[in-house]
Parts: sequence; structure tokens; C-alpha cells
Amino acid sequence: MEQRQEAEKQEEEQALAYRDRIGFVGAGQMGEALICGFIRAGICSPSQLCACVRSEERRRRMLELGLQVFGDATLGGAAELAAASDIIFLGVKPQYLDGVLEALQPHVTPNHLIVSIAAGVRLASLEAALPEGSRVIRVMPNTPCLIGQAASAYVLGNHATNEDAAKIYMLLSSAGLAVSVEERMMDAVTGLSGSGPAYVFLAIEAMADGAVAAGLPRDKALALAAQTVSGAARMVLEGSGDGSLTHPALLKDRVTSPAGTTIVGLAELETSGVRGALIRAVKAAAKRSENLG
Ligand SMILES: NC(=O)C1=CN([C@@H]2O[C@H](COP(=O)(O)OP(=O)(O)OC[C@H]3O[C@@H](n4cnc5c(N)ncnc54)[C@H](O)[C@@H]3O)[C@@H](O)[C@H]2O)C=CC1
Ligand SMILES: O=C(O)[C@@H]1CCC=N1
Repeated sequence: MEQRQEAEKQEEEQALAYRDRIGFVGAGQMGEALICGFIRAGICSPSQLCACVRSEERRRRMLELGLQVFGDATLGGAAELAAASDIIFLGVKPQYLDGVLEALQPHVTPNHLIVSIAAGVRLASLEAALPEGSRVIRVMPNTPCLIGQAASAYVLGNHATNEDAAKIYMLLSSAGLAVSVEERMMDAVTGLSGSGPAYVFLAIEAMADGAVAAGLPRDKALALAAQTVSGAARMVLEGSGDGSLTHPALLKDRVTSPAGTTIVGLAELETSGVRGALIRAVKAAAKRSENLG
């Protein structure tokens, strides 16, 4: 009985998300990753999506994906997008957000849910730039959303409702992991999972370089490096098989034979300060996010 109620609740929530029309002000790297993630997950169809774009290249790409396209948000596009959307994602760089909010503000109604993905920009500034009582959610997604593997965090603004929370969770979790956090944690999230794909890409590239130096062809080195990172990550996420995280130190120890190859590699990483470098990278990016706000 409980299971049936849960399934009915889930269907009801899904139906809510399915009906929404979603507009993207700015559809660049992250906007496109969200759009493709949602379409791929089947949470909405391209006909429910629209975007404001500034460049011809972006216009062509959005049309190719099947979206309705409007022009620059600050040159009339915002009004058209607001009329065609229930949920509005703000997908421009933080430095363009003020102009976009100014253009959007007169067209935001109580029926709109505004979702900002801008790094560092606080809910208080977003709410202050929008009509009193606006429903706002701040999200930090990441680019693996493109292939349904996002790590996203979200926090509700003062006027966002439980229904809004269910909607954003439905949308984000359709394309990966979604967790709710307190706003004071958003800078840390940005430094970790927002920017993190870039650290991992760098690590994959460097590991492949090492293998090339040791004699492996580039294509095989890259494929093995990427699959190693992916497989190791899945073991942390799924290794215990019961949904709980497995501590990476435990998994590391299982790879490391006495007087074997791995301990020699690990010792090099420790001598080079890789552990400290990663900690400092996440902290520096979190600090930058704090300063952007
Ligand atoms: N790239 C990433 O991995 C992530 C980015 N973010 C956030 O997402 C936001 C966008 O970042 P990216 O997608 O990387 O930037 P981007 O530069 O690739 O995309 C922004 C898009 O907005 C468009 N744009 C700017 N002003 C516009 C206007 N007035 N009307 C219509 N379109 C306009 C630009 O032409 C561009 O296509 C930023 O606030 C960033 O902090 C958040 C998480 C991850
Ligand atoms: O580099 C940036 O500022 C954006 C936010 C998180 C990832 N990319």
C-alpha cells in the first residue's frame, strides 16, 4: 500500500514537471547540457523548451535540438521567453546577470519559477532584482548533465514552495544526482562539483600522457584512463551495493599490493603534493565563487 502511494506520488510529481514549459536565458555550455540532459531523460520534450540566444551559432544549435528560439534577452527576448515559459533558467555568465534580470523583471509573474545556475550569485540578490514574492531557486549543476551524469545541488529561495522543490528535484535528478543544501554551502559545491569535471578532465589527460610516455598509443591510453576514473568513481558510489558510499581509502588499499606497482605510484603522488593540490583547488574555486557573489 505504502509502495503504491509512493509510486502514485512519483507519477503525480512527474506529471507536474512534464507539463511545465521551460525557458533558458542563455544556452551556452551549461544551458545546453541541461537542455540535452532533460531531453535525453525524457522529462520533457523539445516542444516544451525555449531559449533566448545572442549568437547565430547558438540559434542554429537550439533550432537543431527542436527548441523555440528568441533573441537577446536584453533586446526584447526576455518578454517573449517569459510569455512562453513556466520555469525560467538563468544560464548567462554572472557578469551578464544584472542586465538579464533587469530585462526579465517586468515580465515575471507569480506563475513563474526562476532558477539561477550562476556561480556565486546569492538568492538575496536574485530576489532583490525580481518582483516582490518571486519564486526563486539557486542551482549548481555540472556539465556531465549532458549525458545524464550531473552532480547538482539546489537551494530554495524565500518564496519557493514545496511543489517547486519537487519540480526542481524531478528535473535535476532525471539527469543525475541532485541534493538539496543550505545556501552557505553553495560556494563549496561550486568549487567541488561545479568546477570539478575540469579537474577530472585534467587528471585523465595527465594519466593518459603518463601512459603514452610509458609506450601506450594515445587512443588506448585515453580510453583506459577515462574508464579507470569512471570505474573507480562508480565503486565509491556503488561499491557497497546498498546505496551507501564506500570510503575511497578502503578501495585504494585493495589495489595496493605490498612492494607492488601501485604503492610506488601513490608515493610519487604524495611526494608531488597531489592530495594537497586538490584540496587547495576546491578551496580556491569555492573562494572565487564567494567573491563572485
Ligand atoms: N560551464 C559550467 O560547467 C558551469 C556553469 N555554470 C554557470 O552557468 C552560467 C553559464 O555558464 P556557461 O554555460 O559556461 O557560459 P557560456 O558563455 O557558455 O553560456 C552563456 C550563454 O549566454 C548567452 N547570453 C549572454 N547574454 C545573453 C542575453 N542577454 N540574451 C541571450 N543570451 C545571452 C551567451 O551568448 C552564451 O551563449 C554561468 O553563470 C556559470 O556560472 C554553473 C555550473 C557549471
Ligand atoms: O568556471 C566557472 O565559473 C563555472 C562555474 C562552475 C563551473 N564553471
